[in-house]
Formats: sequence, structure tokens, C-alpha cells
Amino acid sequence: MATSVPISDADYLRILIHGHTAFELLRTGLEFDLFQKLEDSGGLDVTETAAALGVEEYPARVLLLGLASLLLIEKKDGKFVNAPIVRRKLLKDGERFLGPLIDIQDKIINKTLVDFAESMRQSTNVGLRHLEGPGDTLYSKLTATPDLQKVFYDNMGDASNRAFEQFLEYYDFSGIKHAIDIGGGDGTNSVKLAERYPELEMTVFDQESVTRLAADKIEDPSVRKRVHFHPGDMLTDRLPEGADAILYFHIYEIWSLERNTEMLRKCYDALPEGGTVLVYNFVSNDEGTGSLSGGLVSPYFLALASGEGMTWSAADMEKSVRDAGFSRVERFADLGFSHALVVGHK
Ligand SMILES: C[S@@+](CC[C@H](N)C(=O)[O-])C[C@H]1O[C@@H](n2cnc3c(N)ncnc32)[C@H](O)[C@@H]1O
Repeated sequence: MATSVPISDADYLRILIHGHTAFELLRTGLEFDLFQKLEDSGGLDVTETAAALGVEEYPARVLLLGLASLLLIEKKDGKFVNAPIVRRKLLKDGERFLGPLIDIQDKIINKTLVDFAESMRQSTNVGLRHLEGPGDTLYSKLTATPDLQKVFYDNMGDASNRAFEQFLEYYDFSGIKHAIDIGGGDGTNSVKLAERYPELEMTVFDQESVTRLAADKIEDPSVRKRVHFHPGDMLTDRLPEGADAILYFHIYEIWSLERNTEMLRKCYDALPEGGTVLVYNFVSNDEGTGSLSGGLVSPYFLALASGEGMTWSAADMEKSVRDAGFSRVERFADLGFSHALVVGHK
């Protein structure tokens, strides 16, 4: 259950200004497994913390002071213990462990966002210069660095998992025979759909090195038979034929509105009469004032991922689907996790 922390507007601003330090305090606490050690022991003082972390008392005291000032730990009967939010989100067996998100911020995003202002001036992803590899998007660069690619997909899988569970409960797929999952990533979503619908065929369309990653993961032989992989470039290659539905999940946020409309037109052309496109994405509100997570993730798309995307709104998604030619369009907004689903019927 969510709890709130008392914080003045001056302290809120202070955390933003010292954001880098606040992030490093939190990440270092995780690196030293401090939160788990506090939990397992029922609380530690400075001397015990130093021994548990294998460091001297002075640095242990710096870390404990910082984390306590950020209200992530608190002192009870002379010992430091975890605050409720740490138990929920910073312990591996907590309600929702945020380790993969902290990892991608640390290893991929933070060092590139120093180029946010320059990316604004040039209206492109200048931050990409910090990464090795081919191409002009984060996705193609990651193909050259498997360790970073894993960090990316660990977070992507984790983030889309919960949003996908919600989609599965919400949308009935039983009328669909074969769906293409454009930018289907490591295949997590396609596999789950194939498990839920035993007749359904799925085709994951993604970059070659990514589809390889996905193919390796399927264990169930019936699912393995029905989940196909089609390596290709969604921007330049033709879509595979023969499907009656196309999933466009967490792809809309990557590209510009114009490019999305163009790609959805390609989906329209690849579908038979009566076919369906499903655009499912994290969205901002139509006023452009939130959510907080939408506001915080959008600079990543400008400065790094593609140089042209952001957390667009459900209204933007609906307009693109209509402009692509779909005659009947349904919008399901206000879903959980700030997601919206727009369904276009040909
Ligand atoms: C944000 S992830 C979305 C993954 C998945 N659809 C989900 O909802 O979890 C974007 C995916 O698009 C793929 N992608 C990006 N650019 C691509 C391109 N030009 N051609 C094919 N796939 C691409 C990436 O490899 C990545 O797997």
C-alpha cells in the first residue's frame, strides 16, 4: 500500500538539484546489498553496518546519513532499518523490485542525458555518442554490446510484464488466428499470448540479434511451434504477410508522430480486410501535464533512444491510427500503469 513522505517544496527542489548524489546513494546501497542486510538482521548500527558491508565506519556513516536524510532508512532503538518504500521496491522479493530500472539508468541512460540540452538544440539524439555500435538509434547500437543489451531487455521485460498482464485481462484475443508482434523484443509478450491461446500463431518481428535472444528462451514445445521469428528492420523492410492482427506495443513512444502514422499505414497495407492493429503504449495525459513517469522518461527518447519519440498521448495514438486509414477505431484510455490501447479495424 502506498504511503507518503513529508517533504517541503524547498527539500523537493533540493533533491532535484542533488539528484545525481541522491541516485548514487540509492544505487550504492543496492550495490552493497545494504537494504537486504538491514532487513535480514532486523536493524544495524554504524559499527555493525561497516562490518556487514566490509568497509570502514567513516564511509558506512556517510552512506547511512545520506540514505536516512532521503527517508529510505530510519533509526529505531539505535539501529537503522528500512522504510516501507524500500521493503516494497528495493528488496529483491519485495512487491515490485526496481533493480532493473536502476540498472538501466546507471549503465545506459544517466551518462547520455548530459546531452539533453544539446539534443534539444539539434532536435536529435546527441547522447548516442556515448555508446559504441552501429546505426543511429539506441536499439541498433545495443546489438554491438550484448551486456548492455541484456541490461536493456531485463528492464524492458520487467516494465512491460505488468502492463502486459493488464492487457491480457482486458482484451479478448480469441478471434485472432495469427498476430505479428512488431518490435516484439525478447518475445515475452508473444510467448504469453501463445500460452493463453493454444491455437494462436505469433510472429515476432525485430532486429536479428534480438530475435535470436527470444528464440532461445522458449521451453514449452507447443509454444515453440507456434511462436515464429522474423528478423528485419521495421523502418525499411516489408512486414511478413498472412497475419490477421498486428501488435504495436511500446513502439509508438519510440518514433515521431509522422513516422508512426507511416508505419501504421504499412500495417494497414499488410492486413486483410477485417484485420486489426493494436497500439498499446505508456501515454501522457492529453493536456501534456503528466504523468510524472511520462515526463521523466520522455527526455530519454529525445537524447538517446531515437531522437524523435516521447510519451505521446492517447489522442495522438488515435489520430495516427485514423490517419493510417483504419476506418473503425476504438480508444481505451485510463488503463493502469498510465497505458492506453487504441484498436484500429480495417
Ligand atoms: C521498447 S522495445 C518494445 C518491446 C516489446 N514490444 C514490449 O512491448 O515489451 C522496442 C523494440 O523495438 C525494436 N526495434 C527498434 N528499432 C527497430 C527496427 N528498426 N527494426 C526492428 N525492430 C526494432 C527493438 O529491438 C526493441 O525490441
